[in-house]
Amino acid sequence: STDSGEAINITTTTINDTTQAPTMLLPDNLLASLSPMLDMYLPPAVRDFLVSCHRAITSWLGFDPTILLSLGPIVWAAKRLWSEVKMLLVEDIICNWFTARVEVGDDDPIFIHIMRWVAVQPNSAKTRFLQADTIAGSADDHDEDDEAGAAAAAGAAAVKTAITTSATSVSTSTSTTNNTTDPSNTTAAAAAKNKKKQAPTILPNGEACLNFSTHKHQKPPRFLPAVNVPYTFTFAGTYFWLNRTRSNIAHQSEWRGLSMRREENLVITCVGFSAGPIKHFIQFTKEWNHNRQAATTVVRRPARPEMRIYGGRHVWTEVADRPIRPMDTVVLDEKQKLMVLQDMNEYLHRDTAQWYGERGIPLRRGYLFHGPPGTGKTSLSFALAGVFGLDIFVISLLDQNLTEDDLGMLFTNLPRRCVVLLEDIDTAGLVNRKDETDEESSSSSESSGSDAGGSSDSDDDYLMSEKKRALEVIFLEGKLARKKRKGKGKQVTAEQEALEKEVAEKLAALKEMLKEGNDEEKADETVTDEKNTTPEKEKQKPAAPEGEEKPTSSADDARETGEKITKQESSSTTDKKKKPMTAKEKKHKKKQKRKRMSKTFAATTLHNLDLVRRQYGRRRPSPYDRERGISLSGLLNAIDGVASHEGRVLIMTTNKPEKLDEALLRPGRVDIQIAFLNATQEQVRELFERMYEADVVNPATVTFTQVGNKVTASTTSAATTLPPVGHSPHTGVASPDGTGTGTGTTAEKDEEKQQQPPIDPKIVDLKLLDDNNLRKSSISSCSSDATVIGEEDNAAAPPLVPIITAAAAATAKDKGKQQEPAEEKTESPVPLHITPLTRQELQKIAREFSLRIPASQILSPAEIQGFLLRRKKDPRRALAEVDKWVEELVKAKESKSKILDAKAI
Ligand SMILES: Nc1ncnc2c1ncn2[C@@H]1O[C@H](COP(=O)(O)OP(=O)(O)OP(=O)(O)O)[C@@H](O)[C@H]1O
Repeated sequence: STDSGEAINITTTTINDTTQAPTMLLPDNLLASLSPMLDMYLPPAVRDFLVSCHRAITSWLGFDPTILLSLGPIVWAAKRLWSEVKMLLVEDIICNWFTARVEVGDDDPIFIHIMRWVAVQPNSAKTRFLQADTIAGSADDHDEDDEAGAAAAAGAAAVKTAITTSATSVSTSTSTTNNTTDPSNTTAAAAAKNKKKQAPTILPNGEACLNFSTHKHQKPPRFLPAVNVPYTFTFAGTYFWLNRTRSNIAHQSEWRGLSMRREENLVITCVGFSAGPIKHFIQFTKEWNHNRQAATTVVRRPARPEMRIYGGRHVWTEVADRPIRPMDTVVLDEKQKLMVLQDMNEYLHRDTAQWYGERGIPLRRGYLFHGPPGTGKTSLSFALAGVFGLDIFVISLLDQNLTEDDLGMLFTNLPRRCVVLLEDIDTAGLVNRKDETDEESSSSSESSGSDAGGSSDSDDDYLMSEKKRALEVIFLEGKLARKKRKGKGKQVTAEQEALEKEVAEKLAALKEMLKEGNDEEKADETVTDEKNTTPEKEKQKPAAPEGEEKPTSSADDARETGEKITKQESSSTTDKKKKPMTAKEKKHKKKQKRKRMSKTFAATTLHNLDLVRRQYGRRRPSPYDRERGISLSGLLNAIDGVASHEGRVLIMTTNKPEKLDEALLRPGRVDIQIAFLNATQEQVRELFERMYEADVVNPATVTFTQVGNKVTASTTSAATTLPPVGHSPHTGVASPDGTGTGTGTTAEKDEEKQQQPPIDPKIVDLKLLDDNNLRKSSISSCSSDATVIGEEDNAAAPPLVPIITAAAAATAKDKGKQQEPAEEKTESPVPLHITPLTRQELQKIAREFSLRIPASQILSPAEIQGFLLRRKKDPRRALAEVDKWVEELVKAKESKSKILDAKAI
């Protein structure tokens, strides 16, 4: 207390010392109030020092600085006032009166379009508040692959020099790159360690395996505007604000109850009285996105069940963005292809909708593609979507999660024009619900004691019918309880009464059904008891004469019923065993079996209905409990019901057309049927040519340059100067000389000639190598710019066919006559390993290959494609190995085996 008294005195002194300043009153109070604290926590020396500092500052400033602390609340209040005024002025008056705004929900593609566009804007990088987003890549993302490929190639280049020979073993070699950075640098050390990890695996032919382990790290994320932070940008001279907002929306669904969904919105604002600039911007982003995706077909599938409940755009989800499949890559009868193309073109025409409308015909078109697996049904569907630039919506009726309600919802949420691909329409368990109900009722009537035998004797169905009835009762009870709760205090409505009556009736019926089952069971038991006692009586009868066949146990019955057969029983069944069972006996036996199975359930249900209620009544039966699977009527309703979408192209595919219901095939549902068959020899030839046509080079444009001990083969993008292979009206006709001039004009031909490189003395003109030589020669790569390294380097490459040499070819040029290449190998120091494929040769090989495929059309195009893909760089090898493969495949098919000899694959 003494200390505090001192403090007060000191403070008073201070005030006295500064009596000139009128503002001293405030500090007086302040310091006076602080002084007990100062006394408590600070030693007197420090306190004195602080007080003298305060005095000095006050006299220097001319006012006490602690006054500012008192000003704080005033400033805060002023700021609040200003923010209110600003909100009123800026947001309510200026924003509402002088700006235009457009909102976009995240369920709209525009949302994605805008986000994608914003992400690539240079000023996005400068913005301080952003959201980082990892970009999901697709297999068709070529630039990514190129990067990875380049990285691997670089790695390969590094290791290639380190490869000694080991032609047969696959070895993993560590990169020889020296790490020259300071080893103490941990980042560099980690990088070095990584490099070690990424060392590519080298194949016997010297090729390095690609390695994508660091791929995802190389790809930078994209940066999007952060949530609730305004993002500004200028577009076409207009200043825009973009505000991204997020909220949680509650959703009540019939079977899932209350759920929350996160929803995002974009609010685009610009200054002005019109939303025109925003509309223009949105249109621009839409086109911008379209241009990026111009060469792709967007594939959509039904969204996850938990998303589908939100309806609208949430029922479909984009699953892929595939490069367009060119129509001429689908090998099919040209007439059929043309027919579908023309029909679809006419259907999708703008005037067609009006034409249909005027006649009151629903605008729908359906196609059925049927045929064995792997014959091109899906491929043609995708190609058609590509030709017409439509998105493709794929539904597989095998999807276990798909209900009829979902199917209806999917069909009503389609865009105006699209292709809907309904796959496997035969295998989707198209159960006719009516039949199912009939079966059920017959089964239940049978179970309730009637003698009328049902067509279905499935024990599961029998149990299900009881379970279903119990569930139905529980469901109705719940409904009734809810109704009562709602109408509490009010009069009982007629609806409630009816419901009550229905519940009582259904419950009684169920109880009756289960009771009857139990009674019958008991009756059966009594009969069995009687039977059991019969032998006792029989015992008293005189024994059977000797020599008569002794009764044996009825093993069959015992096995089937699972019951213990007593000795007595066995003797009573001796006669039964001798003569076959009558139909009535069989039926009785089945009934007994069913009753045994239902016994547990019946007992539980009858005596512990409350237990069942608790077990099944916790949630209402979901549509999945009741409506799993698609019935025929459900499918028909979806594809052409009243609410079904008009304008779509429906393509249905099946492997078993004979299983389809006639109702599904009637015109209006299926307008054109296309049969897909296994590959004919002509189709095989076409498939072969398509597979390798990109590797074809024009001999006139291939040059081989020798630098020291190294020969380089290069072309001037010959593949592009040649017309595509094929004889269809779409693909043009290749000229017989293989130079592709068949479809070109004279001017084009002249231009082509001019593009040919000048002849170098060391250049080998491949025109001089005749077809026979080319066929015999080796081909390890047909790339447009391949490097041929010395013999040593290529020792690892499998020598498939004899090698020709550049020197031999050059000699041939000089002499103007054909050479036998195989013998020339020893004469030349520079082997030529790459022999490009000419169109002429490709056509010859393709023809030869197709003739080796059985004409009986037992192989599908997918099988042929699979075989060729495994030899995609080597058409000559494909030809050499085809016989063995066909032999194995035919053998496997005949024996219905699915396993092929590994060597033949
Ligand atoms: N007629 C064909 N023309 C070109 N390629 C084909 C043809 N048939 C099959 N293919 C090739 O075989 C593969 C499988 O073809 P696709 O999926 O179109 O067959 P599908 O008839 O739809 O088979 P599934 O009935 O099993 O669905 C594809 O990679 C495709 O390129």
